[in-house]
Amino acid sequence: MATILPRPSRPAANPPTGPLPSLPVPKSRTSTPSSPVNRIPTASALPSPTKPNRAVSSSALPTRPHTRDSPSSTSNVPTFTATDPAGALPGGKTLRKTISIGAFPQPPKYANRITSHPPSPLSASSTPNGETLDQRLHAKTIPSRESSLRRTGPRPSMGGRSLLQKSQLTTPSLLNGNGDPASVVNHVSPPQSRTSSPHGSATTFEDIDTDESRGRSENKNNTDGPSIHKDGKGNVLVSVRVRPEPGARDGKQEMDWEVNGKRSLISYRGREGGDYIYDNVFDTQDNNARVYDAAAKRLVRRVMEGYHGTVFAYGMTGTGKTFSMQGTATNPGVIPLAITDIFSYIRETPHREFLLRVSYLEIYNEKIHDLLAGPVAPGANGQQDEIKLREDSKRGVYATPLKEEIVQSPTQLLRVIARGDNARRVAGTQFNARSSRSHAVVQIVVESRERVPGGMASLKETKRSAMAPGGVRVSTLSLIDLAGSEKAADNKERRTEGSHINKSLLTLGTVIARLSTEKEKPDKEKGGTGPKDKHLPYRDSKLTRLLQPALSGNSLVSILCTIQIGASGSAASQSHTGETLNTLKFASRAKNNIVSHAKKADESLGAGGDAGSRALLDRYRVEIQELRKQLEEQNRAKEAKEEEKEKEKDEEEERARELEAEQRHEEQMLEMQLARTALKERIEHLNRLILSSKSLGVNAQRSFSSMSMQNRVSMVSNGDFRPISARSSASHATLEVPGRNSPAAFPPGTDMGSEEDDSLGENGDGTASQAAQIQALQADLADKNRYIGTLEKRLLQARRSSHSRVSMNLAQKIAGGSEDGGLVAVIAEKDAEISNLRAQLEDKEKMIAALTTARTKRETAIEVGSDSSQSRRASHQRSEGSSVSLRNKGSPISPSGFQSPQKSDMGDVTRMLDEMLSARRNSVRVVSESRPRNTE
Ligand SMILES: Nc1ncnc2c1ncn2[C@@H]1O[C@H](COP(=O)(O)OP(=O)(O)OP(=O)(O)O)[C@@H](O)[C@H]1O
Repeated sequence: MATILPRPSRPAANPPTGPLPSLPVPKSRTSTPSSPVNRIPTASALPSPTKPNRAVSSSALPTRPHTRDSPSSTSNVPTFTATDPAGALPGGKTLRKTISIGAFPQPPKYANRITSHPPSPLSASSTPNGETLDQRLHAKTIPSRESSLRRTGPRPSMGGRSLLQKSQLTTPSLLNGNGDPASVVNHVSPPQSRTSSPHGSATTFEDIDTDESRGRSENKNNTDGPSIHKDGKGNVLVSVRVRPEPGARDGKQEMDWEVNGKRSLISYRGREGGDYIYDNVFDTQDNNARVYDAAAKRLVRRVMEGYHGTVFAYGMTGTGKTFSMQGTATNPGVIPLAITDIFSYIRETPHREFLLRVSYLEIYNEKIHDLLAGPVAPGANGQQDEIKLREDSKRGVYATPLKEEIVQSPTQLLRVIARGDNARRVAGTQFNARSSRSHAVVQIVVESRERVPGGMASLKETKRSAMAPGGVRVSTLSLIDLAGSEKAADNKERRTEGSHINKSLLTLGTVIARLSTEKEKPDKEKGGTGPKDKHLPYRDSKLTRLLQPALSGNSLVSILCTIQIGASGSAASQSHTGETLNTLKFASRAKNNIVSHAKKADESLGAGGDAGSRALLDRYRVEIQELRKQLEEQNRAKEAKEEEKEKEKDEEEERARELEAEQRHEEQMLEMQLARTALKERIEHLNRLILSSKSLGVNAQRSFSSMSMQNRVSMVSNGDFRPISARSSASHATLEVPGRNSPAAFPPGTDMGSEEDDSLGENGDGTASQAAQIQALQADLADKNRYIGTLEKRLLQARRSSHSRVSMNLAQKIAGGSEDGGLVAVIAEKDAEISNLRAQLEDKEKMIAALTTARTKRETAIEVGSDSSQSRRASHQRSEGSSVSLRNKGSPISPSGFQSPQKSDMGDVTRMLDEMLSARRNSVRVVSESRPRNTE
C-alpha cells in the first residue's frame, strides 16, 4: 500500500543533477484485476438527471469516475487508480497539488457571438465541395454516447448504472453545435467547471487535491456526473481514443474489451486486465470534432488567454494519431479545429490585439528538422543548418534556428501547416501504409496585448508609451503528433527509425513514470533537498527535452492516446493487445504523474530582456513607431526640400525677372541715350539755327545797313522807301556759309561780319551771297537728311529691340499709366519731330526753289543791267558832269530797269524766308518746351 505524499511543484527549467533513480515502479497505482467490481462506479455515482448543466457544458469534460480507492490492479498493469485505497492521510493532509483541466478558467461567455460575429475567415478553407470548415463541423452529427461500445450485458460492477440521456451526453461546442444559436447560447460551460480560476487567472494551489478529496470527488462524481470536475483534480487531461477496427462490424469488438465513452472507461478482462478510466474515452464512433471539443478546445482557449498549452497524440503506429491531429478534409482534426478556435477567439476579443507566429519541426532519427524551411538551397551541402535545442529562463526549451512564420488568417496558418505536413517523413510500415516516421511539433506562439484606446494616434513617441497600457503576453500552443511505437521492422531503414522512435517514446514514458516516483518520494528520502535532487532524463531524447516545459508543469497538457482493439482471436488483436495495454498504462501514468502548475504568462513590458525580445508584438510596435517617426522625418525633410526648391525656383524667377528688368532698363537707357543724343544734336543744331537767326538780327541790321544803302539809293532815286525786314533778308543758312568780306560793298569803317560779306556776296551785289546761301541750305538740307536718317535708324532699332515687350505691355502700361508710358511719349515725340523735320525739309526745299528762282531772275536782271549800263556809259560820256555829281553825293542811282526786278525778287525771297523762319521758330519753341530740361 503506497501513500502519495505531498510533492512540491517542480520548477520549469531545473534539470536534475542528482543520481539517476531507478525506474519507477508505480506500486501505488497497481490495480487488482481480480476485483474490478470495486473499481466500477456504484449506481450512486451516476449522474443525477436533475443536473441539466452537465449535459450542456461545452467543457463537459466527460465523466471521470475516479476509482482510485478501488482495489488496485496488478503491478504489471497500472491503472488510473493512483491513490492509496486507504484514502487520504489522517487529518485530511494535503497529499499533492494538482490542477484539473476541468478547473481551467472557462472561456468567456459569448452568448451572442454566433449570431453577432461575421462568418469565420476559415470559410476560405472550404472543402472541395464548397463546405466551410465550420459547416463541416456543424453538419457532422456527433454520435451519441449510447452508441458506445458495450460488448455484453451489464457487468456486475456496472450494476444498475443507466446510460445518460443523449441530450445530456452530447458535448456541445460553440464550433460544432447543432447550428441553433439558441442552443449554442445555452451550451455554455457550467460555472462549476471553473471553480479554481473563474476569471482565467493562473491556476492556484487552492486546487489541492487529496486522496480524501478525490474520494469525495468520486462520490460527487457518482452523483453529479460530469460535475466531478468541480472538485475532481487532475493534473493533466488524458483521453483515449479507440480506432475502429477495419472491417469489424459495429459492436462486434473484442470480447475482452469494454469501451464506455460515457463513463470514460476502458476495461480489459484478459490477462493483466483491469479498468481504465480517463478524462475522456472516445469510441470508434466519435469523430474528430468531438475529440477536439472534449480534449483540446478549452486548452486552446486558455492558450489564447496566456497559458502555455501542449496537446500530443501518443499511441502505437497506425492507431490514428495523425488522423486525430490532422484529420481529413471532411473530418478536420485537432490542429485545424484549434486554428479555427484561435481566430474565433481573436474575433471575439476586440479589446486585445494579437500576433501569431507558427513553426513546424520534426524529430527524425533524433535530429530536428525545420519543416517550414523549404527546399535546401543549392550549395548548402544538401543539409539544413543543424537545429539545436536551447533553454533559457523565460522561454524554457526551444529549438533554434527555426523558421517562424507570422500568420494572419486561418487559411494562411493551415497552408503553412499543410506545407510542413508535406515535408514530413512518412513511409509504409507493416501497420500503416503512410506511417509517420518522425515526431512532428507544430508550435503556435500567441502574443497579445491590450489595445491602445484611441488607436495608434494616441501613442506618444517614447517606447514606453508604445507599450502602454499593458505588456505583451506570450503563450505557446504545441500540437504534437508523435511517431508510433512499433515492433522491429524488416526494413533496415524502418528499423533504424523505429529504434529512434521507440527510444524516444521510452524516454518519454520513463520521464513520466519518474515524475511519479519523484512525486512520491518524501523529501527526507531524497536527501531533503527537494526537487533539486531528482533526475529526470529529459535530455535522453530530443522529444523529452522539447516536452520538458510541458511535462515539468509549465504548461497545460492534454494527452490523446490512441489504441486499436482487434476482434477476438484476430492477428491484430494478438499483436495489438500488448501495445494497447502499454498505451493505456502510459496514459494512466501521465494522468497521475504530470503536475501542472501552469500560470498565465506575465505581461512583459518594454522591449528589454528575453521576454521582451521575444515579443514580436512589442518589437513590431516599436518598429512601427520608429518607422512612423522616420516617415514623418522623411516627410518633413521632403517638405523642406520642396520648400527650398520652391524658394530656389522663386529666386530664379526673381533673378530672371530682375535680369529682364535690367535688360529692359538698359534698353530703355539706350533708347533714352539715343533719344538724348538725338535731341542734343537737334538742340545743338537748332541752337545754331537760333543763334544764326539772332546773329541774323545783328547782321540784318548790318544787312539792313548795307541794303539800306541800296534802299537809300533807291529812295534817293525814286523816293520809295520800303523797309526790309531784317529777318526776311537773311536765311539761317547764311550763317553756315563761310563769310567772304566785300569791303567794297560797304562803306569804309563799317564793322562788317563775315556773314555780312556772305550776305552781300563777292561782288557785293548779292549774287555770290545767294549762291552761297543756296549752297549752305543744300548742305543744311543734307545735314538734316542725315540727321533724319540717323534718327529714323535709331528709332527703328529702339523699336525693334523693345517691340515685343512693348507690344505686350503697351496696353497695360498705357492703361496703368506706368512709367513706361514715357517711352510711348518719346516715340510719339520722335514721330512729331520727324514730321517736323520733314516739314522743315519741305520748307528748305521751297526755300531753295525760291532762292534758285531769285538767282535766276537776278542773273537775268544783271545781264539786262549790263546792257543798260553800256548805253548809260555812252550817255554819261555825253553828260559827264551830272553823273559825277551824283556819284559824289554818294547817292546811288538805280536805273529803274535794273532796280525794279531786283527789288521785287528780293522781296519775294525775303517774304518766303520770313515765313519759314517764323514757322521754324515756332516749331523750335514747341520742341524745346516739350523737351526735358536735363537733356542739356
Ligand atoms: N478514428 C478513426 N476513424 C477512421 N479511420 C481511422 C481512425 N483512426 C485512424 N484511422 C485510419 O487509420 C490509418 C492510420 O491512421 P494514422 O496514420 O492516423 O495512424 P498513426 O497513429 O498516425 O500511425 P503512425 O504512427 O504510423 O503514423 C489511416 O488510414 C486513418 O485514416
